[in-house]
Amino acid sequence: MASTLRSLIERIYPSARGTHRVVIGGLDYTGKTTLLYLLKMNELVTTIPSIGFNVETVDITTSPPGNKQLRLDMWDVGSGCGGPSLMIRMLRWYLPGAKALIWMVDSTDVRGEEAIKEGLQVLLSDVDALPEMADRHIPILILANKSDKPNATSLDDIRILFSTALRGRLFGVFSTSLTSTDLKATGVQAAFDWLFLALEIADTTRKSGSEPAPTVAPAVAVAAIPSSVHNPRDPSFLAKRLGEWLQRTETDSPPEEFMQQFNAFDLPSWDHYAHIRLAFLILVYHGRQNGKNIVFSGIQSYLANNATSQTNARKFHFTMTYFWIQIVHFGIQNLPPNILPPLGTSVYPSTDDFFRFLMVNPHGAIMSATAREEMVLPDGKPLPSVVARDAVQGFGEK
Ligand SMILES: Nc1nc2c(ncn2[C@@H]2O[C@H](COP(=O)(O)OP(=O)(O)OP(=O)(O)O)[C@@H](O)[C@H]2O)c(=O)[nH]1
Ligand SMILES: [Mg+2]
Repeated sequence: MASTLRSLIERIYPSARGTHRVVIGGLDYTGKTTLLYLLKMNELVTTIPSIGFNVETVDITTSPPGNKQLRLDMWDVGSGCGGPSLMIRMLRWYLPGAKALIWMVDSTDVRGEEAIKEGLQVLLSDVDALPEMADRHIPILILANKSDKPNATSLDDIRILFSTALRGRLFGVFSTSLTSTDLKATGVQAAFDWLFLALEIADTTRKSGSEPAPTVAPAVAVAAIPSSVHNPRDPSFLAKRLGEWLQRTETDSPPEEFMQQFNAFDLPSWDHYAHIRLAFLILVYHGRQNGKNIVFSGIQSYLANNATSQTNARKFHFTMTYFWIQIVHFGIQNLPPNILPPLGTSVYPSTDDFFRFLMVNPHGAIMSATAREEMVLPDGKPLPSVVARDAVQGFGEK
């Protein structure tokens, strides 16, 4: 039944080339139709509860300097006041074939969201299983709407509400207030800047990838610790790791040689330490904007050409690589000025100070509560939040 309806919908409303089909779901009265017509007509329309669906093609321009055009076929799915289970059933018809899901939340009334989370999870794993989704997740943009209201739940609490259910998925949570036609002021612009990036990432991301397996050099003591006692979130584990990395910087090859080994696909090891050092050297040497592209292409070449199976035939994982770049970039940004190497000056820096800073500054910027929150984003919160904060600004320069 669902698939017949779906193909009928697709026949009647085919998406034009270059247009992404996006579904807007969410509980009743959350602002789905208001959002659709704000984007379509740049007006705040008076709505009535939607029965069935509204569909419009909307053009959105991303923020400068990117100014990219995004054309979306947006499906506002109404459940006719039918409640959470009907909304999930409706989405089952519309979501397959969609490039993204926008989930609207009424920030002043999040009780219903608890009830729907499980249904959403099941729905999304069904969507994941579709052949056209074989190697990617659908991006999910959560809009914490009506943030203008005094009793609105905080954005962080809404993020926490969804983070477990959507763990491992490409999702972003943004606060919106559809009370003016200025998209920037409503928060809609930032959210769609993220969506643009997420659609790009979804095109290149593989579901099955994971971070590179540590192939730790024998001299490193961590290899002797049984894996069952590793808890990467445990501060003592992290401190121990950093200590070992710092020791390695003392005996490791100078940066130029390290980079030559990388370019010859023959590093002494291919582990977390090597990744951090690599990202650090490249981001400092080339600056972040060019550096990130060089890290991407360099790692892909390394994986393709490393002859000693050091990489365990791992596939390139765009999102995870982006994550590493962001973490290292965050570390560089927080280096005290007296040890911050000159950026983008085509000089490879020493990594010692970077690791030493991570090591000896446990209560400073990188290990502060804020930083730690940022550092655990990929587990506790989804990666796109990290991407959005920093990368969206510059994506026009890609
Ligand atoms: N204060 C405030 N009101 C909003 C906001 N967004 C939407 N509304 C109002 O919320 C009400 C419901 O908005 P709709 O767009 O009809 O919501 P919907 O999700 O389409 O509702 P259904 O079609 O019934 O599922 C309307 O009165 C809107 O004017 C917002 O950000 N702030
Ligand atoms: Mg509606």
